[in-house]
Amino acid sequence: MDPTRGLDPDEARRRLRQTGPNRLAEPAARPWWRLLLAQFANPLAVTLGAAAAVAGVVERSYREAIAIGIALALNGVLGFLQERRSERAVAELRHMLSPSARVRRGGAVLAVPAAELVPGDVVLVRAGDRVPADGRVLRAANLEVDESGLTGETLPVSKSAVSLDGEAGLADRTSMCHMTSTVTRGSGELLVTTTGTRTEVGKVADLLAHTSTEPTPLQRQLDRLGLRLALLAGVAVVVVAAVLWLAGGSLGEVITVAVALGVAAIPEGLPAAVAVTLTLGMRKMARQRAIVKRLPAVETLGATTVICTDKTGTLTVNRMTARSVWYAGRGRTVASLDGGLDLRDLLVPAVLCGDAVVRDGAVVGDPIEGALVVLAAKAGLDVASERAAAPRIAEIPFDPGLRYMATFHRTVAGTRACVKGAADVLLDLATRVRTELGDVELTRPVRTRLTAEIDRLAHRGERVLAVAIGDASVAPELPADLLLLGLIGVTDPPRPEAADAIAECKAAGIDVKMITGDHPTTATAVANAVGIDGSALSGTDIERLGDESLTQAAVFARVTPEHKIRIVRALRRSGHVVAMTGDGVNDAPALKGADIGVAMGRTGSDVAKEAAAMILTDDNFATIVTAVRHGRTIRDNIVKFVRFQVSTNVAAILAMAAGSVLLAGASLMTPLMLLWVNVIADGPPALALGLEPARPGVMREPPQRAGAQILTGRRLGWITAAGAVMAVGTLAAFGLGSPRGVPTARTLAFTTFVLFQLVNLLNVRDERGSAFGPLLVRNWRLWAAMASVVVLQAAAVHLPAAQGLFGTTALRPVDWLVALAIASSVLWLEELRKGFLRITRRRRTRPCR
Ligand SMILES: Nc1ncnc2c1ncn2[C@@H]1O[C@H](COP(=O)(O)OP(=O)(O)OP(=O)(O)O)[C@@H](O)[C@H]1O
Repeated sequence: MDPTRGLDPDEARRRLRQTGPNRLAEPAARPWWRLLLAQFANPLAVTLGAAAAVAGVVERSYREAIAIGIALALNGVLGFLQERRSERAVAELRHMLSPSARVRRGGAVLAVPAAELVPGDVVLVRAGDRVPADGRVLRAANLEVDESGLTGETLPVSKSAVSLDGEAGLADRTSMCHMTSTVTRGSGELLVTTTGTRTEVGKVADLLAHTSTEPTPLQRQLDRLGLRLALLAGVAVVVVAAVLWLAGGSLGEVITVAVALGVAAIPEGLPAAVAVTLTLGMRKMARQRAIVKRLPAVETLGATTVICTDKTGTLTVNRMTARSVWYAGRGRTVASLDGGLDLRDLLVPAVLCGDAVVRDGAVVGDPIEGALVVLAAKAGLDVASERAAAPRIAEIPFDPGLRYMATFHRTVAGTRACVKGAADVLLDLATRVRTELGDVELTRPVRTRLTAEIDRLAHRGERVLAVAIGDASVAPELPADLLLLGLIGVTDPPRPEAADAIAECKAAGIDVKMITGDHPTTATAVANAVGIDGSALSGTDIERLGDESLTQAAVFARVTPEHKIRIVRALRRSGHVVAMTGDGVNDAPALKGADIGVAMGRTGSDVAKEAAAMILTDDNFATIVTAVRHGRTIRDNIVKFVRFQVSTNVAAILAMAAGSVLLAGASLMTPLMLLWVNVIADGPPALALGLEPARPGVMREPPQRAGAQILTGRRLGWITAAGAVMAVGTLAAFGLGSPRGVPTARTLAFTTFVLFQLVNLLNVRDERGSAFGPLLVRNWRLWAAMASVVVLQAAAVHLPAAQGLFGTTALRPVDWLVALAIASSVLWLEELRKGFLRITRRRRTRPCR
């Protein structure tokens, strides 16, 4: 095989069939039947099973036993379907995260999924890449690799194409690169030797087979809450059972009522509903181009108080265009170029020092270099033939730490170095400059003049590059005598959506800080253009200033990865929840140090993507804001169904406990009615609540504290109050129906309770705003869930078969109206409370004169 052409695509396909995909062993997916069985291994299912057994064996009430069995099965199947949905969502995410590799096949460089690599492929790697398979180094330019995961060696190891004789230990194989190590510097080409489970890491068993399934802080909170409610329910169960027993109920009766009450009073569906809401939320975010890698990050996102963002490509479109040129003492705009070749001496070195090409009108390669190639073509240069005429023999690749790059070319006169980079950096490195008077020493006055010129362009938001040349005696070493040829100002317009997204953050109480490697003046101009106020601190300021000044500044320029870590630490120490973006090889520590590390999906390195908690597939700042909105909405929705479920649970406990005392042992509702309330009447609406759209005010409120309690004392108070109203109403309905006998009274109480739940659903959608706000008509799922519950309830009341089962009797239309009227009380009372809250709030926030 010719390494400059790589494998033939057909041959690669044939080998792939032979060797199998280049993947490490994944944890085997659970078969569906085990997932289904798992639904029945929980306290609810066991209790229901016990209840069915008691009903069937002790009571000999087979119909009841079958009905409980059906409830049990329904609950299990619903859980199974939900969990399958979230498993699929997670699998979909994993698929989106699967890495790709650049490989030479049939003479062209292609990006293919890393899983499709085969032995014999030629893979191109560069700084920031993860090595996709084991391979022998064919070519290396300053190639250094971090193999710590494999060998424990923490320092990067230099790699070269020289092969060692004999068998070397893993750590000494300097001509081999291994799967999962990362390239920390330089670039190179590898000839793949082994793939998948046959690689060195593949042999170290399932090193990577872990995906975190740790419960999120919210889930832990809800677990604790569930435990407390269960204790409360336990007490209620004991009270009700004791009263029934004393009133002469049979053992079987007492047990079934106790079990049904236990089921109705414990919010056992809550943790599952939270998990489903979080994973489905994750999928929705992924579809909107924000891939969240870990579940807890969804919650943290909602609590974000400051977003630190890159500039290039995130706030700007990353489409660079050369706008101004300063050459031989003369500044001009690109628009005024006349096509003459008087810029040839500046532009030839500028394009020699770069690899971007223009193909079919589009730039392939680095956008800055693309801008230079386009400019050169506009000025009449034939870039390809210029590059062919001066072959490159060595290079110093661009490094954000150096802020320049250099290439070395063989010419008739010897070795010529072409350098391009940040203007202020090259101004420091250069010794001479080309002016209208020819090439002169860079004396102090000349420097001042150039600095003023750089500033003038930077003020307009242009990124100022300088081009320099020199004669190199040793390549690749920067010559001591560098001649600065001229300056080129490049613009990169802000993304059209950036300003709106920043305004949204401001309204939501989230600070936005811009952190860039660019020049302070350029950074300030671009920041101000998108609505981030203030002027830039530079890298040296960051080193000098204390935490307080750092947390207050909004724009940081000439920042190194170390500065990013410093900024993240200062912000976190002052109590902020920090989202930080990054794309480079050295950004990983800052990304890990932030609460939410955000990596760029398009331009980001594998290393950054691995360290991040979230990946933006469109590299767009606005997507971070969308993700924050989702994070807040998800938390909001979780609060909604916690309020919904817990008020139902409290109502059930209060109504049944009070009922058993008031009715001297007669039960307010039959066990099956309670099961119905719990399994049928509140399952679908609770799920629909989890999928509610964002509340209109959700981005106009300050961020929630991370880890803030969902059930604060005040909220619990209102939930209990709503529960009490529901309990009293249900008892009243029973009282109204009782002259017509116990079955009618029970049916009326049962129906009222179910309607109470539906009405309360409207209450919990907005904690402060009226239920009749703009949200009312949104979320058809909720209305569909409510409608289906009403239809099912009518069936439970009116169908003869159901009547036999539940002990219901047919209600008159007016009974339904009475039930609805009673049930609506919880809505009017909540509306009153919210109205009152709004008035006092407005009074409190009215400005004093
Ligand atoms: N390909 C390149 N060749 C030479 N110099 C470059 C190149 N790309 C960028 N520079 C210079 O290096 C400086 C820093 O670039 P760098 O890529 O680190 O900034 P950046 O990270 O793109 O900015 P941001 O942090 O906003 O994304 C730029 O201001 C520019 O002057």
